Amino acid sequence: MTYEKELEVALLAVQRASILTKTVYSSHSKGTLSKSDSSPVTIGDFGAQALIIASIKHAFPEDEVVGEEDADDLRKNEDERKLVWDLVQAAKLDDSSAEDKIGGPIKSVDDMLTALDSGRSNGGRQGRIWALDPIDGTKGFLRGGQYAVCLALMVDGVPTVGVIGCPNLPIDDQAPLDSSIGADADDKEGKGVLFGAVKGEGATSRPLSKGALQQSKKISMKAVPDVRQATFCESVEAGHSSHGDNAAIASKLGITKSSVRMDSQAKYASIARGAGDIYLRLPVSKSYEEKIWDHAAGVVLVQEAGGEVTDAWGKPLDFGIGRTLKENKGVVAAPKDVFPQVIEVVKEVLGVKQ
Ligand SMILES: Nc1ncnc2c1ncn2[C@@H]1O[C@H](COP(=O)(O)OS(=O)(=O)O)[C@@H](OP(=O)(O)O)[C@H]1O
Ligand SMILES: [Mg+2]
Repeated sequence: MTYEKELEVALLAVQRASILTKTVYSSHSKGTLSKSDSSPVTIGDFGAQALIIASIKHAFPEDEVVGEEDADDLRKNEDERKLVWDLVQAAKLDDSSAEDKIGGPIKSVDDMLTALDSGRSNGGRQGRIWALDPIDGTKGFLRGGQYAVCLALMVDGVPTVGVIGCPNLPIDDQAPLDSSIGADADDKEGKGVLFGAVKGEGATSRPLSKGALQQSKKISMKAVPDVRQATFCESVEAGHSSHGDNAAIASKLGITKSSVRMDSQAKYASIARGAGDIYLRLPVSKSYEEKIWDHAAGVVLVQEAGGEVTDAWGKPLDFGIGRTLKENKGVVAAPKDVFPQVIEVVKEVLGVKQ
C-alpha cells in the first residue's frame, strides 16, 4: 500500500487531536475565545492544530502545512496560552507505542507555539503539503452539533491522503441521517468516527475512541438507482451555501425528502459511507474563496468511496494554487452514476440566475 505511513500518522494525529476537542466540547464555555460571530475560534482550534502539526513534523520534517490557525493570539495572551497548553498536555492516546509514532507529548510551550505557527505555508502545485482544519464547523461545535477534525496530504497539488475525525457522528455507518444526528452534548457510547482514505486505495471508517488502525471497515457510497430517492446534505449556515439554490436543484431533480443540514466535513464523510447521497454547496457570496482545508480531506474520502466532486460549474477543484480554491465556486459531490444528472441541474439553476 502506498502512503501507508502517512495514513497511519494522520489517523493517529487526528485521533489525538479529536480527544482534545472533545474535552473542550463538553465544557460549558466550549473554550470560546473570539467574540466574532462570523469566524469563531476556540482554545480547541489552537490545541488541535498544535498537536497535529507536531505529529506531522515529527514523522515528516520536510513537509509543509497549510493550517487554518496561527500562534499570533496566543503569543500575546498569557491566559489563553496557559489554557491551550493545559489542553495539549492532557490529550494522549491510550497506546504509548502509537504516541511514539507521532512524537509523544509536546515538550514545551515554545514547541507548542512553534508547531501552531508552522501552518503558514502558502500551498502550491509542487511537493508534499498538508491541509489542516483543526476544528471544521466551529459554529456547529459551539451549537452542540457536528464538527470535524480534518487533515489531508496533497502531493503536487492533488489531495492524496484524507483523514477526518467526527466525534459526534454515530459509529454505525448505516445509522439513519437527519439534521439532529448525534447533535447532543453527552459523550454517548456509539459516537465518534475516524475516516481515512488514500488515493487509489479506497476509504475506511473505524471508531474514533478505540485503537485507531484496528477495526477499520471499507466504506462506499450508496448506489442511487433513482435520483429522486436521494438524500442531500447541505450546510447549516445559509451564509455558507445557498439553501434556496440547493432547494431549487433538489426540486428539479425530483427529490422530495428534505435536506439534511449539518456543519463541517461530516457532510463529505456521511455521503462517503452511504448515509447520505449528495452534497451541495452553492455559492452565496461572489467574492468568497473556499479554503483548501475545508475540502481537501473530504474530497479524497468521497472520490475513494466511489464519488465525483467538482465545483458548481463542473470544474475540478484546484488545490494547487494556494490556500484557497480561488478558481472554483461552490462544491458538488455525488456518486459517479448520478453525478452527470446532478451537475447538469446545478448548472441550469445557476445559469438561470446569471
Ligand atoms: N461565506 C462563506 N461561504 C462559504 N463558506 C464559508 C463562508 N464563511 C466561512 N465559511 C467556511 O465554512 C466552513 C464551515 O462550513 P460548513 O458548511 O462545514 O458548516 S456550516 O454548516 O456552514 O457551518 C467554515 O469552516 P470553520 O471556520 O472551520 O468552521 C469556514 O471556513
Ligand atoms: Mg473549516
